[in-house]
Amino acid sequence: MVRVGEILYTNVHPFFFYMDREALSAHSRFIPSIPARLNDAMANGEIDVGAISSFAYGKQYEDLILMPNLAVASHGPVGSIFLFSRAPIEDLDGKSIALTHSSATSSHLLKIILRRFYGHRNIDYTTMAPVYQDMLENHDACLLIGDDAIQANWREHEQMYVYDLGERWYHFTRMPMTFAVFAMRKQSLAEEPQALQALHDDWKKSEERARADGYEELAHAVVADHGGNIPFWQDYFKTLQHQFTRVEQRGLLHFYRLAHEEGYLPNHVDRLSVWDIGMGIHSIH
Ligand SMILES: C=C(O[C@@H]1C=C(C(=O)O)C=C[C@H]1O)C(=O)O
Repeated sequence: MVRVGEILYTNVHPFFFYMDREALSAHSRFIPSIPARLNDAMANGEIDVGAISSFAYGKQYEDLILMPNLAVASHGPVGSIFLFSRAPIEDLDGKSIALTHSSATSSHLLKIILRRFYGHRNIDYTTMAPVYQDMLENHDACLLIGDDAIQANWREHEQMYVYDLGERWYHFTRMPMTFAVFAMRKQSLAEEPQALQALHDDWKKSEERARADGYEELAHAVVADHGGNIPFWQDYFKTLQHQFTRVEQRGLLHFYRLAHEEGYLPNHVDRLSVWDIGMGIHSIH
């Protein structure tokens, strides 16, 4: 039985929407949660495969293999990772920021952006539950991701400065940012290659079908659960990149370089180990 981590956010829906869960249930059990919890579950060996924060792969890259061509990335604005701030971003040095406890990638991305690109060295960070009002009660700004960020952006941000971290990253690096990767444990790949291939193929097929449909059917389903309107969700999915090609990989390796230089990752992750299905493992530098 393969234990599969399923991120609870809409941003991964294209992979899951058309999956044949009944056929997959013969060998797979789905475990839905927020990214930070799935990152821990992967590190502790409680899941075998699934989408995790790209930062979590960087922490554990020696034990993990990446699934080919699956990711949650953006080339510019991502639409669901926002810093909501009372002050302009240029003025945040010496201030305090509340970070959602759901994230690993975006929280470090924010720190990197503020240190490297704005030169802010004195920010006080607190990690807490993603509740907008609570986060801003005692802090000058807050970082939300996923559906929490989308909902807060709809509801709350009057009088606030709102920054999209995908956009800020692109502005300074001209590179895409990869927020989530699909990773599996080396040991699970050795034990269950066929089940993992079936999962990979279903994720890829689902994503391709959703994209070919212009995300219309998927957007209908999301409106029913989350509100908003159909064009909003279609645009959201079209803005996100769900492929993991050379250009996303280079952007991710650059993120790992900066994360190491700033002391957030103990090792310099200078390669990605990607499964070349049927062929072995490919090292990408
Ligand atoms: C695009 C997003 O990416 C998510 C951000 C993550 C993180 O910050 O650790 C993890 C998984 C991704 O699904 C989002 O949350 O909106």
